[in-house]
Amino acid sequence: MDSRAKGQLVIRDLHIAFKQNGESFLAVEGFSLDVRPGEFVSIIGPSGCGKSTMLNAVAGFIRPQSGGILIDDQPVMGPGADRGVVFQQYSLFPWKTVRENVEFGMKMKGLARFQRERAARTLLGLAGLLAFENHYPDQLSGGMKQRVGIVRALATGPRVLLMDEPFGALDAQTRAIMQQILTNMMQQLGITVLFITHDIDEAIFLSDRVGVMSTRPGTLKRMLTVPLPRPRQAAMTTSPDYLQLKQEIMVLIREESMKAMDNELSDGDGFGMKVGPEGLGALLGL
Ligand SMILES: Nc1ncnc2c1ncn2[C@@H]1O[C@H](COP(=O)(O)OP(=O)(O)OP(=O)(O)O)[C@@H](O)[C@H]1O
Repeated sequence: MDSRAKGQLVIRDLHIAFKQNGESFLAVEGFSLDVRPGEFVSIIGPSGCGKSTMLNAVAGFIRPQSGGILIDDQPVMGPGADRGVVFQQYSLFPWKTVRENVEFGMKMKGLARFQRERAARTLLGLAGLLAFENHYPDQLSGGMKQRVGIVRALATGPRVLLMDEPFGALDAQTRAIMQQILTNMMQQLGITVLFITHDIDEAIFLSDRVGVMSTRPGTLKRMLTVPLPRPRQAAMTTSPDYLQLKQEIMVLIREESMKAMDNELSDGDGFGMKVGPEGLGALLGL
């Protein structure tokens, strides 16, 4: 890899519009963010505020109407190997083993077999999956599949890892384990991460900074620094600093969610309906 390639991500004044029912509407408006090389930044915000849209633009899947995205000063013009992407749904090849899945991208890049094998086994080891290298995806739990997905995204050597609710489909215990594994991995690899989540605890536990988005059209409302040392440990989640930050983020998201709800209420025409004094039974003719 280019030794100057550090993984600095700059997003400048992003505007993204979609067409719905023939009309154009803004999903993201004036979103700007600077992520330092090796930094872990989470973005959190009310449902539908444009988090995935913003991430998809950074991934190069969506072209913004205006604004710029730069990775190490190079403008993003489409998808590229400088960014790895992990979504909520696993996208593994079911007919390939775990190691073959991880090696796939490296093979495409023309890496020699011994290099592929060494890199894949090291990364699988970091993710606690080495014992499963010859298993097929359908022999793995959801958490393991997602770990393979993360390792596969890392295996091509991206400068920035983009993660959109990667643990959203997992149960709470598995999720906590995944967070611990991810934070340990990222501490060793020092890669830049932009992480989308709905979960405030997850955002704080993993991140150096947490960005809270406004309601749609989404922009960055506040950026908060996480005052916790690394390596992160579960015991930190009861510290006063942690709880204060959690409270602050909760208030910000609540404010924005209420605004989103107000917008929905004023758009809709059914919310003023009244049920008669006889209640549900009478309404249903029972
Ligand atoms: N391809 C598309 N075409 C039209 N509208 C879209 C498209 N993708 C997203 N939208 C709309 O843009 C807005 C932002 O969607 P987005 O998925 O980015 O929000 P989000 O913050 O990630 O939501 P959630 O937290 O619920 O996942 C929503 O109103 C959504 O319906």
